[in-house]
Amino acid sequence: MSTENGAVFMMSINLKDLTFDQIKEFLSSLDQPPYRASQLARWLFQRCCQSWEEMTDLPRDLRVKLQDMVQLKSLTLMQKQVSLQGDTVKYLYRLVDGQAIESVLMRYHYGCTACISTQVGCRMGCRFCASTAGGFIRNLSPGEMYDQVLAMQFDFGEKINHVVLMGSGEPLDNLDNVLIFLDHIHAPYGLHIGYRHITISTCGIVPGILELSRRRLPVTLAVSLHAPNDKLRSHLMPVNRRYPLGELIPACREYVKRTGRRITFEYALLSGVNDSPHFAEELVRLVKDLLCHINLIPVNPVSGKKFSRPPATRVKYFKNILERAGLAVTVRRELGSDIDAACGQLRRRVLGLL
Ligand SMILES: C[S@@+](CC[C@H](N)C(=O)[O-])C[C@H]1O[C@@H](n2cnc3c(N)ncnc32)[C@H](O)[C@@H]1O
Ligand code: SF4
Repeated sequence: MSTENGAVFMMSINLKDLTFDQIKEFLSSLDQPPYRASQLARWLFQRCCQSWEEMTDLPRDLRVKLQDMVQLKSLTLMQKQVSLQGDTVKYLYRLVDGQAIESVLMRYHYGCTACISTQVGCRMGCRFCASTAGGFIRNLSPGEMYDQVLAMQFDFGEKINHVVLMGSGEPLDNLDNVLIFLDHIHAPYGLHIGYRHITISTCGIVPGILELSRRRLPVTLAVSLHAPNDKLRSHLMPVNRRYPLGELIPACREYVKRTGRRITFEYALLSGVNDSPHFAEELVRLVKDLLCHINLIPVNPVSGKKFSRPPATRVKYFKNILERAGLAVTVRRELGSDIDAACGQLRRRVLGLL
C-alpha cells in the first residue's frame, strides 16, 4: 500500500514520513501528552535504534503499542563497498517493498558528508547517468531519505554534518517529501544539520527552483548544467526541452536574488562532447553575471554509455578559460574511484540492470 507521501507501508508506518505536527497528532490519538512527541522524536531521529527496548524513558505499554504500529527502519543493508583509502563508502540498501537504492558516505577533512538518493530510479533520462537504468520506479518518502543518513552514520561510526541530495533521482521532482526531510534533518530533535550544510542538486526543474526561492531556504543549490547551449543540453539532458536555458538561467538568478546564496553549476566534462575551448567560452557568456561557482566533474564512465573523461591537460585548459574570465571554478576531487563511483552504478550491477 502506498500513501500520499509516497511511502510504502507494508504493515506499519514510518513516523519519519510525517511532519512533526503529524507525529504529535498521532501520539495524541494514543492519549499521550504533547511532550511525548519530542521524547519519541529524539529516539527516532537521532539514534539508529534497533529495538523498542532501548527507549527506556517511554512507558512500557506505549512501547508495546508502537511496536505493532510503527516501523523502526525502512531499509536494510544489501551491500557495501569501501574505497581503498577508506574515505568513501558506497551502500546499497533494500527498501521494505523490495526496491534498492544507493547512498554514499564521504569523509573530508571538514567532516562526513552523506550523499543520498531521493527516488528509486529517475525519469529524466540524462544520457551519461546510471540512475535512469530501469526507468523511474517511485519517489522515496521523507523517512526513507532520513534513514539513509542515520544508517550510514551508525555504520561509519562518525557524525554526519553535511548532506547532499545527489544520489539517484531528481529531488525537485519529489519536492514535498524533500521539504519534510529537510525539516527533520535540520531540527534540534533530528541531526540538527544547518541548511548551509545541505546541498540540493537538480537537473533544472524550473518550478522547483522558483519554489525553493520563495521559501528562502538557505540551502546550497547545485544546478547540473553540463552544456552551455540548448542544442547540446537538450541532446544530453532531455529535461532541457521542457525547461530550456532561457527559463533556467532566470530562475537561477531569482534564487540568488531571493536567498543571497551563490549557485553551484555542475559541469560534467565529457571527452569530445562538451570540453572544447569553444564551450568554455560559451559557458562564460552564459553565467558571467550570476553569483555562482562552477564545479567541473570529469565524467564517471558508466558501462553501456559511450562517454569518457578528457585528459587532465584538457580539463586544466577548460578550467583556465573560466578562471581567466573571473569565474570561481573547482574540479571535483575524486573520492572512491576504485568503487562503482558513478551514481546508480552499484544498483545497476547488483540488480543486473546493465
Ligand atoms: C545523480 S544526479 C542527482 C541529482 C539531480 N538529479 C541532478 O541531476 O542534479 C547528481 C549529479 O551527478 C551528475 N552525474 C550523473 N551521472 C554522472 C556521471 N556518469 N559522471 C559524472 N557525473 C554524473 C549529475 O549530472 C548531477 O550533477
Ligand atoms: S543526472 Fe539527475 S536528473 Fe539526470 S538522470 Fe541522473 S539522477 Fe536523473
